[in-house]
Amino acid sequence: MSRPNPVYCAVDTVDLAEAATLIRRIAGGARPAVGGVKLGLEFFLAHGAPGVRYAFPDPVRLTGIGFFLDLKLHDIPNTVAGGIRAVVDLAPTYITLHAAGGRAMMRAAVEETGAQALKRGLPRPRLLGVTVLTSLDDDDLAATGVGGAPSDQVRRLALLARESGLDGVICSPHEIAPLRQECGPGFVLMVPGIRPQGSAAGDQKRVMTPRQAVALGASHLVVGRPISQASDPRAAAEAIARDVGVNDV
Ligand SMILES: O=C(O)c1cc(=O)[nH]c(=O)n1[C@@H]1O[C@H](COP(=O)(O)O)[C@@H](O)[C@H]1O
Repeated sequence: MSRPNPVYCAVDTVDLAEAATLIRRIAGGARPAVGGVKLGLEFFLAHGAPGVRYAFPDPVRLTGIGFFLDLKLHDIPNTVAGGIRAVVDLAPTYITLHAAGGRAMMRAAVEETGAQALKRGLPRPRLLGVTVLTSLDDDDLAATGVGGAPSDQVRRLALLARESGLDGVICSPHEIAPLRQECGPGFVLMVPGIRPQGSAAGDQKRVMTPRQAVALGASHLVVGRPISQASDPRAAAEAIARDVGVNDV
């Protein structure tokens, strides 16, 4: 039996045509090779909402593909609520904000997301807290003034995010198992730092293979360069999906 495709491909480029082509190749057609697409800072700062509508048009979205708008919001509560208000019309499945922004900021985001979605008759986007970036190791984190292991800080921020009403968090593969146990089965664990066997880690420091991450309890995987930089992105995405038990790609 197949399972829902947990793979979200990170489309990290400022090239509008390149983004549109990649999305069409991996997410278009009767059998998309990914469960969703992630557009983030690079793309959104360059092209904004019109760029999203162009690169990720309705015919692709209507196949049921998820849309992860990764803006990593981090500001005072009123400003973050304003940011949410500005993007709800794009009907993202997921929006990110930094859990380090604190309880009041996260609660303001939750309230605004619910209110705006209701007002516009759209499904409520789910909010995910960024914990400790997967590019940081112990020394990097210590240099920001946070002592202890990254896993302790991830746990602290994940619990704060859950208590503030967020739907889940972004965490490295190494924190999946304890968070799954502590936060329960319904909490979204969106996991970047994923590298299929043999692919380069690049700037990621806490990595794991797709199969290991899913076995530990990741609900979704964020995979960028191993798909986008592959000579055949669709084949690369399909291989990852099959490796984690998705048969119908
Ligand atoms: O929020 C994210 O998606 C994210 C959080 C994090 O801690 N680490 C991380 O790599 N990401 C994103 O995940 C993607 C990883 O891309 P690759 O390293 O190319 O697979 C990038 O778009 C990052 O912005």
